[in-house]
Amino acid sequence: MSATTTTQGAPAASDDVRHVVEIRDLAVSFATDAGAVRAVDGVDLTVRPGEVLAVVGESGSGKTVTASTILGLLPENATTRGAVVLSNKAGTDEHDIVALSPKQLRRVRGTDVAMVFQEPSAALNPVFTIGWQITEGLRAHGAVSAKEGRARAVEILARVGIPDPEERVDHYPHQFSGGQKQRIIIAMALVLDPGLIVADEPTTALDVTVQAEILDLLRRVRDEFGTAIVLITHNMGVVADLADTVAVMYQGKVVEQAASHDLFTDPQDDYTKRLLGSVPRIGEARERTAARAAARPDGWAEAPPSSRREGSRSPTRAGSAGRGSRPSAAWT
Ligand SMILES: Nc1ncnc2c1ncn2[C@@H]1O[C@H](COP(=O)(O)OP(=O)(O)OP(=O)(O)O)[C@@H](O)[C@H]1O
Repeated sequence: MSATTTTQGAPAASDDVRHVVEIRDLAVSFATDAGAVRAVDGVDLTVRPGEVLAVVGESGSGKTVTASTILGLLPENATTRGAVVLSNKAGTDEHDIVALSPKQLRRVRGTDVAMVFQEPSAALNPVFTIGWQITEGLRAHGAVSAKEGRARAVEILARVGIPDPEERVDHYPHQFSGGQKQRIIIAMALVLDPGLIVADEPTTALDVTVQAEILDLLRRVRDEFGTAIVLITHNMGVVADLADTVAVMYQGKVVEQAASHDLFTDPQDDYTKRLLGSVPRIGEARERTAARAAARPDGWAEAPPSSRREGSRSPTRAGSAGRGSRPSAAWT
């Protein structure tokens, strides 16, 4: 596997470009009973203000561990090397997360960087109103009166698309749908106006239609709040939809970081090519089926594997073939 490839158009690490986060030669290993597990191995990554960086790669490649490092959320059995330099939104202050004490980390979390988790129900406390939970960050980071906190919670709920926020602010998590809960989690992340949000598979637990709404909301967060987003995902459709740049991880390393368009049209690294090659495309499925049908005298083609039922041998008519297969990550 080659070293990190930075395709033309991708942000290159340089002193004259401001970054909300700059990860330099990050290595993370875990002490386990079976020995040391090297999860991240010499990662360099940069995110500019207002940029959406998608981190992709197979399971276990180190995406979540890298993201957790940005928030200083690694467990006690972790050993870290390298630097994770996080700037505040104004660009007037920066910290190396790896070198901060737990107390300093608590101060940076929320104000400079916040997290959106995969499972919104697990991230909300069922016994507190959502207004209370949204203003928790405000209370932890400075003196705001109850009245100011409530007003801020109502405002932020309206901005993330919760209807009747004046009334809903006093409701409990179980009174909201899954998609609304994820909006509330995003409101919690935004309440202190951080420069960076780390979102780990933020739409995976949601219905497909709701996923699209949450992606729209994240796009608005970037555009209206100017917040940069590190988005961890397995879904290349989400990447194509939202990401400005993409980092591809493989066995604890970033093998390629490129502008999203460049990565899809001209991937440089072999693993990236294999990853993109595994994504089904509607057009390609139709072309393959049509080619198979053309090769047969009776004009029938076998259904593509994704639409073939276990044990079914019935052929699919050329032209309608592929309609039954719904590639979840069709990005063309
Ligand atoms: N607390 C831990 N102790 C030991 N090993 C760990 C710990 N956390 C993560 N790992 C290991 O680190 C490696 C990277 O894990 P990580 O969760 O970052 O992968 P990932 O790319 O996010 O995978 P997925 O897409 O499945 O979430 C894996 O081998 C994992 O088993």
